[in-house]
Amino acid sequence: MDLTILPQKLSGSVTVPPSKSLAHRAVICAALSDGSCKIDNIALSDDIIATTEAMKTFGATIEQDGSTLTIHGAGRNVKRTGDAASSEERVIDCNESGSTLRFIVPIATLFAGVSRFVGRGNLGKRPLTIYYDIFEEQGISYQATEDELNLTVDGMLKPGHFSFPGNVSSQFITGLLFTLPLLAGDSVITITTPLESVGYIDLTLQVMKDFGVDIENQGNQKFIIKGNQSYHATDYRIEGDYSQAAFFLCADALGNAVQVEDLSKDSLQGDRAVVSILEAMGVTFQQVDTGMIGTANEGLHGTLIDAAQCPDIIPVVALTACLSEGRTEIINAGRLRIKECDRLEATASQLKKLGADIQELPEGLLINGIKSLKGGERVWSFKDHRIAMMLAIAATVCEEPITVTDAECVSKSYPNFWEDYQSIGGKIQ
Ligand SMILES: O=C(O)C1=C[C@@H](OP(=O)(O)O)[C@@H](O)[C@H](O)C1
Ligand SMILES: C=C(OP(=O)(O)O)C(=O)O
Repeated sequence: MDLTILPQKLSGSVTVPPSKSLAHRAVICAALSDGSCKIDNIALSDDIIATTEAMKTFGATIEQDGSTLTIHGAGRNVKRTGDAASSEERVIDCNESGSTLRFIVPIATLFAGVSRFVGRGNLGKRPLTIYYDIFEEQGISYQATEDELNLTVDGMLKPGHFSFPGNVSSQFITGLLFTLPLLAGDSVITITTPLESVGYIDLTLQVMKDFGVDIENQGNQKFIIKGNQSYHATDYRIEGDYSQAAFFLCADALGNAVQVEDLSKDSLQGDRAVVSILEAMGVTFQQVDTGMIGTANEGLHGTLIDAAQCPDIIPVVALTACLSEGRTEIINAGRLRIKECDRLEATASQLKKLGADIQELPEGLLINGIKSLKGGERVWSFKDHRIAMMLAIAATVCEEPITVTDAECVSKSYPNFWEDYQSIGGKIQ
């Protein structure tokens, strides 16, 4: 789908969708419990559908009533020890969701049978070697193909000592944290280099605790995990998503007038960093009930931005920097190259097309602010939801209309994005 977007300012209020990261976690914990849980404020984006469908293959049942899911967990089917051998094969379609894949690969070893993971887009190219190394060490058999995801895993994870670097993806740690407490013995995870995306580990531990599973976190370097624990059925409401709020908070900073609703002040979401980044660029925020609105009276100015803990908000923060006076350097952003696309290349190449002064670095971006973007071009989302949404916000600060190609990819995380965009005055031809 190609969308031509006119250079029109946005004005109004947007309630952001529920946090995708928290939704994955709550669905997984509920589906691993032994009872019934109501998960409220769910949005069935492509990624969350991948996770709900995956958890059904283990025996969880899930009923939907509007934005509430009732999940009857499959905890009774979990094998804590011994042999889970069975010739039965389940197919888990992760679509393009890295979270679904990395969270559920270890979980699958808790259930009898062989698990085959398939997916699309860039998913087959995103790293999994941390798991392959563990499988080899533990004698778990697996088969993987290159490029296109087609991974079979046959065997049970055993408790023990796991050790790997903290800068490939925090999603491996989350996957193991979900799984290890259910095994019959205790485990330890040691992270051998500084942990990036710490906020996502905080979210994992928070949701697990809400479902009655405790882990000791020793300074994000060591995780001490008692075995023989169980997920307790509980009801859970998913809070609003800061990574999606980032698009509208940045839009607001760029001269649109958008109030963003359903943002928890005490959220552990790492992408809440968008607020402090924009403050450092000259925005003052005002809290209005559950919402937030910003003003940048003195104009925006460039700054140094560390992407290590908040990779997902970088494309739209980079756009904001393109229109902020002076120089911005985005550092520690190497991991953006192994997301749905190479987000450093996509951000730099498409914003450059629109007239920005932006340069790609091996692990970051270098930006010199200019007054406005020319636009008048066809730009490509790279089939990546966060690039498509960033370009939609860019259209509001362009002089000429732009056409965004492959714009439907927003459904990965925010199926109603284009409706919400138009509801606050975005003009799509
Ligand atoms: O755990 C999560 O929910 C996520 C972790 C992050 O990945 P990395 O840890 O690979 O950076 C983030 O980019 C992704 O969108 C969601
Ligand atoms: C990278 C993302 O998700 P995932 O890793 O789950 O595919 C994202 O939502 O930007």
